[in-house]
Amino acid sequence: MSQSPYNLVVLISGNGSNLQALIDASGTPALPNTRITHVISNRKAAYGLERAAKASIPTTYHNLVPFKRKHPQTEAGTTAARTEYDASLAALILGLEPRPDVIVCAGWMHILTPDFLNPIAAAGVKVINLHPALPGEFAGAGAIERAWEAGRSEGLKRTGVMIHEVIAEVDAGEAIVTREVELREGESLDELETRIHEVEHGLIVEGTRRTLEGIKK
Ligand SMILES: Nc1nc2c(c(=O)[nH]1)N[C@@H](CN(C=O)c1ccc(C(=O)N[C@@H](CCC(=O)O)C(=O)O)cc1)CN2
Ligand SMILES: NCC(=O)N[C@@H]1O[C@H](COP(=O)([O-])[O-])[C@@H](O)[C@H]1O
Repeated sequence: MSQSPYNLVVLISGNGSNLQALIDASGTPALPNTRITHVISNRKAAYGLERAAKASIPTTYHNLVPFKRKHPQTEAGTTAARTEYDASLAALILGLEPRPDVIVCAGWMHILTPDFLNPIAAAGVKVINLHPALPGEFAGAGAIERAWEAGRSEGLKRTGVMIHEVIAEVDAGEAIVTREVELREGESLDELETRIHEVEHGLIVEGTRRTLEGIKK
């Protein structure tokens, strides 16, 4: 009897080239017995939503604005809005049928709070993230440019890419797989970004496969 498929939910915010790598790999030996059951973006204009639609994958635009409108534009109000947004995102995902085995952050440019992470963990769903840096380096947004700058100004010889477990502390979760990328003297930022994106597209598939291999269906 064939094993039931692994189900992925992918979170995006932009172009979706890493989502496309997962779409292309799903069901192949690179990512066997796996399907993407839903794609969620926090940005309406994310081209990744079109990529998902072309692949007949259901999509949701999870908009922060309605949550912000319910609260004053103060620090406390912003925190309350993000708390409700994250709890709503968790409820959305846990209400999906089939429920995902793994949530993959593929260029998801929103820091996930415990209001998302806790209910997802309680439901036994893993969350992993693609980050264009090595463990302990350049956490947060803009990692590629910061590594490029460090290559120019500090003589940094290499950066890299990792797939890691998502915890409350940003980009600090246990690494699942890493790949070093050399920094080349005189290379432009665009050229480095192109080389890093090529590494990302392979690593996000490998990191997702390794994560699924650890899950008993
Ligand atoms: N709790 C966690 N949330 C997220 C993680 C994580 O490891 N733990 N990884 C990120 C992805 N990411 C880097 O890999 C990242 C994305 C965005 C930001 C950030 O500063 N976002 C700002 C808003 C930026 C914007 O909207 O343009 C913010 O959320 O305030 C940092 C790191 C996914 N989330
Ligand atoms: N901190 C996370 C982060 O910076 N992720 C970056 O978002 C891009 C998404 O590209 P995509 O939308 O084409 O997949 C990725 O290239 C990755 O470097």
